[in-house]
Amino acid sequence: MAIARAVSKSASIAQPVSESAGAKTAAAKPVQQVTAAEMGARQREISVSEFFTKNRHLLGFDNPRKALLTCVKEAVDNALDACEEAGILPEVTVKLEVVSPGEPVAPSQATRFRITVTDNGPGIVRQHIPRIFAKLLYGSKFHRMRMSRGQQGIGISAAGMYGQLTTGKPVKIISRTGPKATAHYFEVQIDTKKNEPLVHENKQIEWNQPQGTQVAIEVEGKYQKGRASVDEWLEQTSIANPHVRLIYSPPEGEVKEYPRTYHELPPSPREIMPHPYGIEFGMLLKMLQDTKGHSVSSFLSGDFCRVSPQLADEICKAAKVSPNMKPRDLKGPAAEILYQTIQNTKIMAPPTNCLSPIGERAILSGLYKQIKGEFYTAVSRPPAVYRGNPFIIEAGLAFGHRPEDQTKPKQPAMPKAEGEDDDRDSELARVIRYANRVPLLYQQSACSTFKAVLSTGWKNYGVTQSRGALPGGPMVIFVHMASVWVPFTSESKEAIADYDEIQKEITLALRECGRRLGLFLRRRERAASEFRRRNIFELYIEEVVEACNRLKGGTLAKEKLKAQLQKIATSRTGGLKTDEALGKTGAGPEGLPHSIIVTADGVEGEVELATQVQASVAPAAQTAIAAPHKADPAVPKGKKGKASQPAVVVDRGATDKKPKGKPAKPGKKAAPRGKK
Ligand SMILES: Nc1ncnc2c1ncn2[C@@H]1O[C@H](COP(=O)(O)OP(=O)(O)OP(=O)(O)O)[C@@H](O)[C@H]1O
Repeated sequence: MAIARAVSKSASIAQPVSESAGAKTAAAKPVQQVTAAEMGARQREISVSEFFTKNRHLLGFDNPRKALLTCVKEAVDNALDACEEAGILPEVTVKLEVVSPGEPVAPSQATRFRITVTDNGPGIVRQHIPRIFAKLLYGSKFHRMRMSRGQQGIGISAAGMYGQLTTGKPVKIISRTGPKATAHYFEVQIDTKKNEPLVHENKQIEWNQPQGTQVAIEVEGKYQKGRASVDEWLEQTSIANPHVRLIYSPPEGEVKEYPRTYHELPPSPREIMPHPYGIEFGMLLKMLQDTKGHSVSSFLSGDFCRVSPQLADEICKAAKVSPNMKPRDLKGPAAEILYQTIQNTKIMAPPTNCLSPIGERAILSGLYKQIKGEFYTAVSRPPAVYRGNPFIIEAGLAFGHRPEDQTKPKQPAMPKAEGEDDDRDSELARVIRYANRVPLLYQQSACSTFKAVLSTGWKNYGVTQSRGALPGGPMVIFVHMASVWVPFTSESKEAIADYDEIQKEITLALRECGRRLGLFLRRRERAASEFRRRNIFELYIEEVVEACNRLKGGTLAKEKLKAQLQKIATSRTGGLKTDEALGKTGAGPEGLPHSIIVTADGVEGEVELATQVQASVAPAAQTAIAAPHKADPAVPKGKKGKASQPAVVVDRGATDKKPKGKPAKPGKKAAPRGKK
């Protein structure tokens, strides 16, 4: 009975559909039922390549302009990682060429490009080449805890897959592992159904490079300069990687060279074990199953960093677990108690040698070279941990306009990246974001760094800010996260996820930058008004001296009185502090040491830093930034007090020729930029 009712109900539902289709015979047919067995027969495995072919936007290939950048980025990141790991100072060439089978087309109109990236790295062992370039999720970095640009094992093969999808062309690779080894040439494509490589060509060739790797990918793309372009990405890469020599051959115009300005590799980050803090329970269970340790105690001390055998025994005792128990036998509630005990035990912070931060001094000089401003500062936070992963946050700030730029007409606006605000962009601060020295140019508003900038109360530091908006004014805010594992919001590695620990560290770094900016602005404002007052006094001193002289019948020591009155005027208008705040003494303002002051006569203060920056700006790369990657010799290790805070101040209009305070060393005075 119930079945009959159900059938008649389904028929009545089917009726209007078939009627609207105009097929009366179809109305009589029962709705086709699919059985579980039939549904079961349709189930099949989806290979990772098939998945990402359909979802290529997840890997950063959602539009042709961005796809071009993603391909360059993946190849350059790999080149830099490989060189650094092998202890070689990187020399990377990036070539972008228009591919047009018929008539030549202008780069701005072209839709197809060949990207060729060549490095002087260690090369790749022949057997691994097909899988590195034509198998998703194959790489050397995923399973280790060590800071590197790449981490997922998907980047370069995804770029190759995008090329294959849009142009049908294979990835072409040349690799040589040393001067005595032969160079190998490969052409590979992905069998997307199996996520396995298809080798079309594999031969030995003559190659004029003693060692290294060259990758060439043909892709559908769009070349446009400006924000979020390949050009901007390479420029920003050179800020954070001053040890790299980067040669860029764009599809039009001259070859650009971003010279190496620091001739030592950044300290090589060490591989470490995970830190026990923040590790998830499920992860602990998996580690207990996979460990090579024979006892719980040796598992704890061997598979985690900062857990000594003694501490491991203490944890076991507190969790009431036998230290000699086999790790695989530890399950259920006992494992849960062990987990809680670990989280409640005081364990030393993770070592920092697994990280290679850029450093305050390098950030400072990078900003100074790239951005023409008045005030620069940089902060490196001490290491912290999220989910067992150590990380360091660094922030920097460049504020204001150069005195010489204030009268110049405005430059035409740069082309905008997707989703970028057109109208208000020029009035608001600009945020430049990095993860493990790689510039992040997309998905700004999804990024933890950007959210932290928005939630910082910039008004407290004398900068305008509307509710929920970026601070106003000519300001560039720099944020870098260095970590053994950067938690990106997606596989395209464009934005950092919003972990509380990370947000907190970014906010603290930004607040310190803001505090210093506020100090600078307040002092400058006060000093400027005192200076105006002093000028008014000085205007009348001459008159007063003459009047007094007349009263005394011309017998007065005029010069003496004039000097005395000038002394009074100076002391009543802030004295030396006014001069310092306006950058007229040659020393940085108090509380903001390590300063650079640009006057009409040259650069004073942190002359050494400014001179290095100026010397490194090759004519062909005026806009490139490279900074000495060196620990600040003036910053004692671990001491981040007021005296060690690096800041650069550029005076708006100081013309003092004889600095009264700490003078710049003779012969070290550098001409201001743009005056050379
Ligand atoms: N130019 C190169 N020189 C030496 N090894 C390379 C080079 N390019 C790639 N590799 C090797 O190939 C592996 C896979 O690279 P791929 O870009 O796919 O992933 P990844 O860099 O490990 O991580 P991600 O997906 O985050 O970029 C790397 O881990 C590295 O070992």
